[in-house]
Formats: sequence, C-alpha cells, structure tokens
Amino acid sequence: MSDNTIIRFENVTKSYDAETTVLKNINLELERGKFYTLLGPSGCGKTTILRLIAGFMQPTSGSIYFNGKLINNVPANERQVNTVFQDYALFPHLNVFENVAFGLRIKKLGKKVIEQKVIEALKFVNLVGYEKREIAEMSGGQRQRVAIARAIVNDPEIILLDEPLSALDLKLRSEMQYELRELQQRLGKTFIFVTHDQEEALAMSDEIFVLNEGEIEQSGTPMDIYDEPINRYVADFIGESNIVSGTMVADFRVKIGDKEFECVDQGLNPNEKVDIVIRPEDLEITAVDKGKMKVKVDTQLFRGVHYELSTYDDEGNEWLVHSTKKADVGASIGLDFDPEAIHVMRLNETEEEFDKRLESYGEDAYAN
Ligand SMILES: Nc1ncnc2c1ncn2[C@@H]1O[C@H](COP(=O)(O)OP(=O)(O)OP(=O)(O)O)[C@@H](O)[C@H]1O
Repeated sequence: MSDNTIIRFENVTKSYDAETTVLKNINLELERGKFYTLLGPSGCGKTTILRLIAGFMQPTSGSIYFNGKLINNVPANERQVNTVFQDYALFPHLNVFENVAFGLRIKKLGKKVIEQKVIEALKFVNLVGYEKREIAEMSGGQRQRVAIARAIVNDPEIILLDEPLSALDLKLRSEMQYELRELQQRLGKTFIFVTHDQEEALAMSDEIFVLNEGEIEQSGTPMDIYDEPINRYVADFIGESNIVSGTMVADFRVKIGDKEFECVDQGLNPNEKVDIVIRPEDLEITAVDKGKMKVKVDTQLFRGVHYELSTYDDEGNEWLVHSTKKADVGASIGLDFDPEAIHVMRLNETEEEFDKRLESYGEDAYAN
C-alpha cells in the first residue's frame, strides 16, 4: 500500500440476499487526488461499490480502509465522502444557496462561515450570482453544478459521482466531462465516477475499473485498457474492435484461420488457442494484392473524420475498418497492419499474469 492510498478494498463481497452475490472478492486501491471510473453494464455492481465507500451499507465480508483505517462500521455521516447522485437529489423548494448550504446548516455552522463556504463552492462551479435562483429555474447543466457545489462545500476527501451526466443531452454531456475533469484537477480531490459509457470513462479518468457481474475484469489507465484489453469482454466493452479466435504458432507468429501473421507476442505455448484484437483504426486500406489480408467491402459509412467500412474475409470473419480512404462497396481490397496492431489475449489469464507478460515484451511492443 502506498502512502498516497486513500481507499482500499480487501476481499470485499456484498450480497443483498442469500441467493446472489453482487460483489465478489473485490480488491482495489485508490490514491488521493485521482479521477477513477467504475465502468460496466447495468447491474454489474458499480453503485454498490459507491454505497460501500459512502457508508450507506456494510460489506458482507472483507475490509474497507480509508486512509489506512478500517471503516466497515463507520457511519456515513462520519466519513469524509460526499455523493453526487444521478438525479442530483436537489431540494426543489430551496434556492441554489440553500441547497448548497443544507449540510452546513445541519452541522450548525455560523452564518458567516456558511456564506463564505457556499460562495466558495459556487465559485468553483461558476455559479456565483445564481444564489437566489430556484432550482426549477436552472437548466440541466446548472442543476448538475449545484449538486457538485453541494458535494464539495463540506470539503470532503472523496467525491462519489453516480452517473451524474446521464440526464444531460449529448453536447452538454461532453461539456460537463471537461468541466468535471477540470474541477477535479483544481480541487485535487479523489473523484470516483460511475458510468456505463466507455467513451466518458476513456475521456475523463486517470484509471478505469472495468466491472463484469460483480468482479473487476481489468483496471488501468484509459490507454492501457484501450490498447491492451485483457480479454474479449473488455475489448468488446471498450471502443470498437475486431475480435477473432486464433492460434499461437510460435513466438511472434500467430494464425487466424489458415493465415499466419507477425505479432509482438511471445512466451505462449505453440498451438495455444488465443483471442485476437485488431482495432479498426489500425487497419489500412491497400491494393488487393498488397495487403496482409484480402477482404470484400460489405458496407461503407461516412463518419465525418473517417469512413467506417464493414468488410469480410474469405472465412467469414468481419473486419471493421476506420480509414480516411474510401473503397467501393462490393470491391475486394487489401488490408494492411503492423505487427503491433495484433493484440493477443490468452484465454483465462489473470490480470497479474497478463500485466507481467506485457511487461516482458518491453515498452515499445505496442507503441504505434
Ligand atoms: N437494495 C438492493 N436489494 C437487492 N438487490 C439489489 C439492491 N441494490 C442493487 N441490487 C442488485 O445488485 C446488483 C448490482 O446493482 P448495482 O446498482 O450496484 O449495479 P450498477 O452497476 O450500479 O447498475 P446500474 O448501472 O443499473 O445502476 C443488481 O443485480 C441489482 O439488481
């Protein structure tokens, strides 16, 4: 555990009833001042992790530490944690100032202190001048900022955000992504953000935890997770991917169907069955006789910055291609790619084994 660790989960499990375990043996370590994202589909246990950190409930087994101290039984109001809820949970009958001041009034702080703290929090979210506004008169984005001001006014060490952007339209959502990230950096606090939106997670986080049915599949920086997914589930969940089955031939050689390709992977068993990922942007369109792979173009869509082509090889594998070049639907084309574009995933490899294996390849193996 580093000195900078603020939250640690040790073998944490949680069951709401006798039949189902919604969190299975979660181990995680979060550092002070970072932006973390819990990412996964609905029902995978993201909110349950937040509730455990907030102290709204206790783990069924395992230990949760805050700044090195066991907090399993510390009540929510004694934890240095505040939550921004999905629906913001603002009080409609109170104005902006009173919404932000609410917790401070409960703590019975003096009038002057309250005023000073509320204004400071409103400054952080650019809402000075809106103190007297009713919540009903605020836009979705402004309500969101009031909810954040209310969470930071107590000066908590950790701010939990449970899908706080899901009620906003697409444009506002991406504006708020910038704002939240920037706010977190200005405050220097630990943010733990929950989303099922992988783009949001990639854009905002220092570190992402990808969850699947109550377990952490993989954790790492957005780049690590995007470039080096541990398995099909993560590769599929994060970004668009071409995922196919393959076989390791020898070090640096992998087979897809009956074709062999150069790769950067080594140390696997000959004839070992593997899963293979190639990202659509790593495939380059070339003349049919020049590419490493020959495919037929099925559909082509213009996506603004690139064309998105759906293509098929002779064996019926689909290869999605993102390219600035276009091709004719129905045409046979070649696809070219670097050996580093092939990402080999062993079946059933643990995160520890996976990290060790990639480390052994050296820094540059996956640098494109
Ligand atoms: N109070 C509860 N009682 C019983 N089961 C619950 C309770 N809260 C959550 N669950 C169940 O626990 C599992 C995990 O729920 P959780 O809310 O943590 O998931 P989530 O990943 O946050 O999902 P979402 O994105 O839909 O909010 C789900 O199967 C859910 O139905």
